[in-house]
Amino acid sequence: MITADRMAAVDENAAALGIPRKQLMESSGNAVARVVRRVADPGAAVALVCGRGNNGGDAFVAARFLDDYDVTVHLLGRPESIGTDIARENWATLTAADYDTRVVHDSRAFELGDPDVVVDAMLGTGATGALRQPERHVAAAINEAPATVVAVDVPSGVDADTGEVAGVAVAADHVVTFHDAKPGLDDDEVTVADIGIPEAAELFTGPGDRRLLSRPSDAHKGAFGEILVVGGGPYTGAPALAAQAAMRAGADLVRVACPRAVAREVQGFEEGLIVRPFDGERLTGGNLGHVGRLAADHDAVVFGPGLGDHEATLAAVRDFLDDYDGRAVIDADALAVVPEVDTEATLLCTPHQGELRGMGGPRADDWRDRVDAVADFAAELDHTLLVKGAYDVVSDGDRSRVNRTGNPGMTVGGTGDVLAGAAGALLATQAPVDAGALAAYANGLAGDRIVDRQGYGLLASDLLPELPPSLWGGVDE
Ligand SMILES: NC(=O)C1=CN([C@@H]2O[C@H](COP(=O)(O)OP(=O)(O)OC[C@H]3O[C@@H](n4cnc5c(N)ncnc54)[C@H](O)[C@@H]3O)[C@@H](O)[C@H]2O)[C@H](O)CC1
Ligand SMILES: [K+]
Repeated sequence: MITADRMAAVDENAAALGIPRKQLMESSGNAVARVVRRVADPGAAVALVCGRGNNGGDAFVAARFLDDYDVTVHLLGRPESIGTDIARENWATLTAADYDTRVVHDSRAFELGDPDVVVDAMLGTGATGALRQPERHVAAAINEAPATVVAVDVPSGVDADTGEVAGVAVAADHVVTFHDAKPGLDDDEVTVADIGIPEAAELFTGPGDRRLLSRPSDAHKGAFGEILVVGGGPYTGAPALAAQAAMRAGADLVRVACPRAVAREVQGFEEGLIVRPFDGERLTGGNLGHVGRLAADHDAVVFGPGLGDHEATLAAVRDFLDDYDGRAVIDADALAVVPEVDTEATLLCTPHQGELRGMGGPRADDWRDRVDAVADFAAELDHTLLVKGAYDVVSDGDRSRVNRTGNPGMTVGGTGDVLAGAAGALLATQAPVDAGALAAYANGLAGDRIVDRQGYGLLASDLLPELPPSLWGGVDE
């Protein structure tokens, strides 16, 4: 089952893999024609009722695969109002090749005739809300006709994200849906057609995944999360990098909790950082109360960058997780305590493969085996894992993603802190798997853009200004 939003992301990822949408439309139209062949013999009268989006475009294609049928193509609206290039091109082919095309300017002038089969290609996954005119009137006419109705992708009037019907919907005898089942469809009537989208378009992160991040225009301050980075002690650069990365990944506000002794140094990395120091040289049971109170006021916490592995620090992390029930990214030395705690918190753990084994996790050399092994271990921990490597594997035990952006130049120190900070910001608004996958994608893409431009020798801090374009656009790939 796939929602309309996720389908759009997969579609964009497929395009990035070199499969343009027009090619998918050709496969979709072919699949529609195959279902028509199943329900009626050659020579039967087939009315293709087409909207102005790509759903209509699929039926324009189908017409070319039904030359031995008596085909009529109805376009609801003027040809100039066809909304996409690929649908417009396929319409132009029909008129150039002299198919029986009819342009419906006015719903009252719509005449369905007496077809044996009606193909409902008015609206698909791009529809929002109740059917408007002329689609509403035409849907009623289709429902009254004594024809076999084949719906393309979803019956027009059914919301492809929720499966709900607001008002009128086409009552279909068969639905030919593409790539995967859509919400709200009755299994008995559905043919899921393989339109040649490779599994990679779903499994691997790609530019389509960034669709999750669209910022609503009425966003108010706070809608994208306040993030607390807990780190520093032996190391000061790590929490500063993580905090800056969280800011670059769109967090509204980022605060750093670190030992007072290093607060000035952490602050020195970036004027915009808000530092909330605690007493002592490192995180311990003694200053944990301060951190716990701060954490409760934030949407997500990033735990680990530069904390060190002092016994008292790890004990404090353990105590923190015992009480915490919010969202947290766990990185670096703090990872070791995760398997030992029984916490209500929602954790996104970001180990590299050595740290994963330190957590008692699996070893798998081949990335395909690793996907299964990481999924099993995530299910066992009941947390989400982002296992870093040439192929990053992200899994919550149920959903798994693999990220391939990034390059050997990124083995330099600090890139993991940037990743953890970005993941923390995204964790405030996204499901943990999506936060991990998007952070890995953007962090790696940022590194790829730098290396493309200037070659190796990148610093982790170089990644920071590249995070926004990697997450929100301006990406030339
Ligand atoms: N990989 C894929 O998903 C592929 C899908 N294909 C087909 O494309 C459609 C989705 O196409 P899209 O252009 O995005 O949207 P629609 O055709 O569904 O409709 C857009 C069109 O409709 C207008 N509109 C929106 N809501 C309403 C409404 N309530 N009443 C009336 N009109 C409405 C809107 O203004 C737009 O103009 C998918 O379902 C598949 O069939 C590709 O062919 C191949 C790959
Ligand atoms: K449809």
